[in-house]
Amino acid sequence: MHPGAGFRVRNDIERPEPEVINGFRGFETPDISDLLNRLYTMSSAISNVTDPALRIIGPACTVKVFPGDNLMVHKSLDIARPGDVVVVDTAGERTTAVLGDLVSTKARHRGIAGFVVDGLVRDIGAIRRLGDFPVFARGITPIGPLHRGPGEVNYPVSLGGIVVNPGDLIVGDVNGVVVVPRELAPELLQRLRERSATEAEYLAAVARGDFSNAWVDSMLNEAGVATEPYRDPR
Ligand SMILES: O=C([O-])CC(=O)C(=O)O
Ligand SMILES: [Mg+2]
Repeated sequence: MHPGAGFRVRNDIERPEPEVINGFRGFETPDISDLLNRLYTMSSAISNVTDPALRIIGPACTVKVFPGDNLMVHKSLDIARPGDVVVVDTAGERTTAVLGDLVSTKARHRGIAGFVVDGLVRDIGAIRRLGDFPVFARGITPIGPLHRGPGEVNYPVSLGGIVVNPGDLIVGDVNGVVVVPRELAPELLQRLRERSATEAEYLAAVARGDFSNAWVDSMLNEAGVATEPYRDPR
């Protein structure tokens, strides 16, 4: 076998600063997705298959596998640093699980934050019983992987329609998974913080019933639609 494309492993990657990563813990994926102008959000087919209450946040250790193989997923356990999210691109594999409870338990021992898999996983009961280890995937099957390669660790991959570069920040919650390009993370966090104060005021006003939809009429009127203003029917 000739090593090269399809058999490459990179150890050193750049990650966002720890305070930037921690800062994102205060925000949910819809807010992050909004500030990325709705781009950089993975397909909704990839969701939390463990406990939906478990969130996942961390820099991406990227893995590409040959469909149905997971040799490089096993290798990623030696490459990822504590706090990393291992993301696995299976090229749309729909038959074979690429990881299960063994890989998950080993990953948890190494301090890995969890997995995001564009593909299938298995042993889901045992992974759930770990209690605090989030796995996001397209689905579940009992069929297990081979362990031969080829595959790559820490080269660019694609999951759910989104390119993920090693060290990009992955944020997943009950709403889905967003990819924050590493170089945009500090500035995006600053804008999230700036917006959250005004957003909190607005949400509190809405909760009190203190809101108006007059802006909708303005839009409709601009489009030439005649509208009646809202009147409380009570
Ligand atoms: O052993 C594997 O490679 C896949 C698996 O079932 C596990 O991680 O438990
Ligand atoms: Mg297993």
